[in-house]
Amino acid sequence: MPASAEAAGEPALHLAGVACTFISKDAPGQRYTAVQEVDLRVGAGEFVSVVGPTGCGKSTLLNVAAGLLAPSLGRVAVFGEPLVGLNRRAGYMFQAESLMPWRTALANVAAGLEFRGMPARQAQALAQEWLGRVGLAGFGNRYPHQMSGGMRKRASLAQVLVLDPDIILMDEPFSALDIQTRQLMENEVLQLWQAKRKAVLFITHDLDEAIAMSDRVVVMSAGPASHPMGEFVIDIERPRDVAEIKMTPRFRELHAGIWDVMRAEVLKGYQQQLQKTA
Ligand SMILES: Nc1ncnc2c1ncn2[C@@H]1O[C@H](COP(=O)(O)OP(=O)(O)OP(=O)(O)O)[C@@H](O)[C@H]1O
Repeated sequence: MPASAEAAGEPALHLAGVACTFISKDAPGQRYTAVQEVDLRVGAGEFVSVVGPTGCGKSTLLNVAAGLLAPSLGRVAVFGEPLVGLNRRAGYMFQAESLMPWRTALANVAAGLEFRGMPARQAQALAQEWLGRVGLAGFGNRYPHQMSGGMRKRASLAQVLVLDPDIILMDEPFSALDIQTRQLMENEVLQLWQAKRKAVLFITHDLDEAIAMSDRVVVMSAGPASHPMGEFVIDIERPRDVAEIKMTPRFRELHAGIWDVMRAEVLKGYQQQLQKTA
């Protein structure tokens, strides 16, 4: 991080007055404003989750933060600098598989470093170190089809973290995993995050997951023109065990408070989905 941005206390990521309008998928020729008047900050070292009804624009916001989508209105700043093109300070982990099937786990993790010009031997040593950190030390020679879903997620995580991004963008990274594997992965992400304290913007459908992982949870309204309608500080101490903290009174209290704000929006979002499919 540039010392000046750090000194000035600039957020790692700041979406200011962002709106995204698309050509409607449902009514060709018409426009659909997915998000509007979104102001979202993620501080350096802060873990922020965005939750909201299906289709409210969570992935759209992540794409804007990644620089994959330019907003129709508003600004994006990264450590105080306007974002132009791809966000090179950020690493992304999406729902979909990101591993190249023709490369081994080690070669997949090393790929990003090699693309950046690191000599192969050095890249592989660093990749091996990261495979170890995500619990895949002995699996570097496996191809993606030879690994379980959980192992592939671990390799994807190593693929992102090996590049040492200042900002990590995650879009429902564990939604395809069974609940036990998911909890293991969530705890591992928290341990890795605790050690390095990067800024994280985490998108999830799952309110339990959002509360368990985050410093702050932002609730989006149902679309169109979705926007943040509530923001909750998660004042549960760290380190956390995601399974254990769900039993605590404070977790349940926070959950009840956030769900109170979310419930009506989730119902609206669900009704909209039903109308689309009718
Ligand atoms: N490129 C696009 N063209 C047209 N419409 C789009 C485009 N991208 C997103 N949308 C629309 O914008 C809205 C928000 O989509 P987005 O995927 O961001 O929502 P989401 O909250 O991530 O959804 P989910 O929770 O179901 O994953 C949806 O109605 C979607 O159909």
